[in-house]
Amino acid sequence: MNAAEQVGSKRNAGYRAADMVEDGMIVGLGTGSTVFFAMERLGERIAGEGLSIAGIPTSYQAALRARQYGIPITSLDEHPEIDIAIDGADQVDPDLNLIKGRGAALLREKCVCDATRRMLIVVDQTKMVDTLSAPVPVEVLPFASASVSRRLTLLDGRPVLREGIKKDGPVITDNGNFILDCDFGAIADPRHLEAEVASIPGALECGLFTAYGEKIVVIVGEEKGCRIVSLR
Ligand SMILES: O=C[C@H](O)[C@H](O)[C@H](O)COP(=O)(O)O
Repeated sequence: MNAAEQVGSKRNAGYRAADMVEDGMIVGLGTGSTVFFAMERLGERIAGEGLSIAGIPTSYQAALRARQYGIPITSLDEHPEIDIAIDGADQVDPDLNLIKGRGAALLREKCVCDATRRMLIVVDQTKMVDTLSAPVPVEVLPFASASVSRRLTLLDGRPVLREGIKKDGPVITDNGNFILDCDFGAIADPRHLEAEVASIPGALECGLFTAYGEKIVVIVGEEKGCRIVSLR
């Protein structure tokens, strides 16, 4: 798939997800290039049809984009239960386990994923894999980055501190933390690995999402249209 085809696929996925949003819904707004197309379409629907929704952004980036598209913003404080969320992913396996966090928004994204009744994951076909194997982003308390790194190594991971672009030194997340990108190779048991990482003090969250398959609907954008994947 060339770059233009990939953009077209992402747009198809994002637009389909936005068209599944209904009037009056509280909508979790994920982070990343694919969700942007969903937000663009939501903006069109708000302006064109008078769609009435409120979004909960998972990052500064999502909040800025929501403002750009005229999507009213609310918060998880006001709506601890969310109707629907739209988010991207870096990899999706056949059990709908995910790796997320290329944009370093995984901590808030997992909070929103946990709080939502229905989770729409928008991807292009390159993200669909048989076995998760991308490096797993782990958001870490800066105080504990060396000790978390050591513990990840004991789990046979190879953690690398994520460096900023147009900034010297590490990426600082929207929550003021660091990201360790941890390569575990092919992940045989993602649920077990997620639990192992979660048990490390100072590892605040990791980009493995393995507990939400039942509420996830994956919208796989293709050059012409979309394919829907769910466990139900
Ligand atoms: O932190 C970032 C998110 O998990 C993204 O949703 C994920 O990395 C996919 O991003 P994109 O749609 O740009 O590939």
